[in-house]
Amino acid sequence: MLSFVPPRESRQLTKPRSLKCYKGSGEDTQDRAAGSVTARQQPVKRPVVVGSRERSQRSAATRPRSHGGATSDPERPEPGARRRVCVQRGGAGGGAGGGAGGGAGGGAGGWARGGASVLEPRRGARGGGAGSLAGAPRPVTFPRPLGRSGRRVGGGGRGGRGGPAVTSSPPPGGSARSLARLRGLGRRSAAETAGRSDRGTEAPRRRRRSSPGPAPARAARRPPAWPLRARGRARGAGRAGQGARLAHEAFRRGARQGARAMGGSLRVAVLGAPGVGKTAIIRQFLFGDYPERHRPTDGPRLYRPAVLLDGAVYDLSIRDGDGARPGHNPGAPEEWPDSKDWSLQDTDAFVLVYDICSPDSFDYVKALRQRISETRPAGAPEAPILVVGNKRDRQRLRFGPRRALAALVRRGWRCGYLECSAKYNWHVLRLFRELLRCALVRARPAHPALRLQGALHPARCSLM
Ligand SMILES: Nc1nc2c(ncn2[C@@H]2O[C@H](COP(=O)(O)OP(=O)(O)OP(=O)(O)O)[C@@H](O)[C@H]2O)c(=O)[nH]1
Repeated sequence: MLSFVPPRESRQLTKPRSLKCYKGSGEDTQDRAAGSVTARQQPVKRPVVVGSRERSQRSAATRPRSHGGATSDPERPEPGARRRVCVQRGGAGGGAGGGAGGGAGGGAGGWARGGASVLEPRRGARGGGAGSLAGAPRPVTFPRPLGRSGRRVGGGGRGGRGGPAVTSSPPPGGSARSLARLRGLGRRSAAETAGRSDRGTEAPRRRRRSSPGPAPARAARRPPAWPLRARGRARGAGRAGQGARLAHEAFRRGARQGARAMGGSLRVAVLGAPGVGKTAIIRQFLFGDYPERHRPTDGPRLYRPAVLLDGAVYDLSIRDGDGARPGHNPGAPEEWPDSKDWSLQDTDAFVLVYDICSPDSFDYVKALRQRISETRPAGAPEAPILVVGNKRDRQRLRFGPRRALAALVRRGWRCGYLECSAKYNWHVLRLFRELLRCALVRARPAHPALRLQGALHPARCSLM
């Protein structure tokens, strides 16, 4: 396909196309707030043609560079190229990495696609400070990448919310791997792309996702996207004490019936001292909300969601055990007023929560665990116990090193160990997923060899 390439003078007439992109983009407001000249008032100097598929498949040697505020050869569009006007608001000086306003981002800014064909600086991106916003809009070429299917990798509209912003040039803070995630092109191609276009730019540091902090709060607003998903409230959860057997029967039934079969019911008790965050964990898991204020749970509460785990739906009963009063015996029958319906012995899996800043809450968990193992009837299937250190976001105030606590719990108590932050929804989903998997594995009749192994290690917990 051939495309019309207007001569240099006539290309300036494409200004109205570029102006379209500013409608409702919110960037004007930013400009006005900064007291600078709005982009709308600035003339678009050089509209350019964004490369098409053929263009993006050219070799790296001939490929124009498309970052650092430099236009990438807008003069020579490829045959078949679609005309696409992109406006960059990099540094005021343009040219070399955004010049005065570019900052660490090298003027490339954080490019998020705000409309169908227009790239706009991502809000809050590095290199997009007031200086850069004050600069006149400058057209650049951003060949959009191709997906494996040959279609353009795109999306990320709606101002970049609800998913990673699709960038057409390497994000300033992006490493090759993060670029691969964004583009879906695989590590190699992304590395190539990054190597090609990141040259000469300094990659700013990115927040690591492996620790809780303000960033995971973003995730808290999103619905969980893992295999295990809360599916609202379910009806009956089966009879007391039959959870493990039902789970096994349902598992076999599910294998025959295919995915999304009813997996059975499981009873999970979330226990711990008052104020450690039991309710917060449950509510974060089920509803994605978080109680800022501590309202003591008066009496045990029961939640009955249905969850999808490994292709089967399970009726889950989650018991939010109220924290015992001071001086109470943890796990004592008084804490289970409706024990005729569901007692400690009938529970299929336990989550024992403590506050990583409170040594007392850890002692409480220790006593609880002791009580559980004492009250477990002989011959009953062993219920997995997961000890959870909550409030990980308050890491600096913790009373003991994580490694020591984890080693004690795993080796000494033979329980699983995990730390989470209900506040930031960090590891909450993982907590339930691992726990349920472990409970289901235990409910399954083991292979004779494994049974022998279990006999040799009766208290072994394979969780974590
Ligand atoms: N910083 C921080 N605070 C948390 C976290 N989880 C819970 N909290 C706070 O801890 C307090 C107690 O939370 P709850 O979930 O009500 O605690 P609980 O264990 O259910 O308390 P009881 O119902 O009395 O047993 C609340 O003020 C929460 O905001 C967390 O992960 N981080």
